[in-house]
Amino acid sequence: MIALGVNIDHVATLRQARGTDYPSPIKAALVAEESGADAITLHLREDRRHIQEEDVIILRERLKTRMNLESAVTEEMISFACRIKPHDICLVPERREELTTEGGLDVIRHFDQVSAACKRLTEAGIRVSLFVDARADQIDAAIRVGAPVIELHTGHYADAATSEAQQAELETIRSMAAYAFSRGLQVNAGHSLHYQNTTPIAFIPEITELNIGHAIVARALFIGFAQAVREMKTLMQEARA
Ligand SMILES: CC(=O)[C@@H](O)[C@H](O)COP(=O)(O)O
Ligand SMILES: NCC(=O)COP(=O)(O)O
Repeated sequence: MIALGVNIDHVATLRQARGTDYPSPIKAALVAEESGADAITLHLREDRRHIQEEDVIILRERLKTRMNLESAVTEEMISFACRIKPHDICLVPERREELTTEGGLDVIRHFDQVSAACKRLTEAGIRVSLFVDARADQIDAAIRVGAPVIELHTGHYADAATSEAQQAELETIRSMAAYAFSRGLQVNAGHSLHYQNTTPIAFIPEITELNIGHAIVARALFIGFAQAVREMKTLMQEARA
């Protein structure tokens, strides 16, 4: 069984486009849970381009599965997370001008900052995941800072220019998932996964959970959110069958 974390960021993107109170990310999260989501992922960005603090506060009380809060490693976000106490937090890199996440967290370069954040969050009872590129040195650093979970960045795989390049990225993800799993980490994966590229990632036996959002929200425009979630969950389970 491989778990699906549904990222609801881009339901909030549509809401923020006009500053209305619809579509509701809260409603989307509850529908996703009813449709097979094992967790709800939401990224509280520093620029609040989509998810707002209020969304996190409300959902923390309403979710029946798990909240996986994504955030940058900043004092503001770590303090907020320690107050809200999501089940999981995934620490991600952020650049204000980025269109979306561009790569994994550089745990090596920001070792002391990430280590201190991991300690604070763990002491607050929150399970810490680090969003990293599929590289052994970053995985080793994640272990050294005490994170029990990593999320492998699948963006380079998803955005590969040729099928050969995509196959090479897939092999890297496969080998790094096995590397991390053999060293005691829970291995998740995500970013830019969709209905045509998820199966090979879901097939990797060491991967416990996929976090997928943009593609589900996009498909929901045509078939509804419940069906879009169900289809992705089914696709993932079939990959493991
Ligand atoms: C870390 C990651 O890949 C996503 O979970 C992240 O939320 C992407 O950022 P946007 O949702 O703002 O595109
Ligand atoms: N961490 C990846 C995630 O939560 C969803 O990313 P995407 O599917 O919106 O690209």
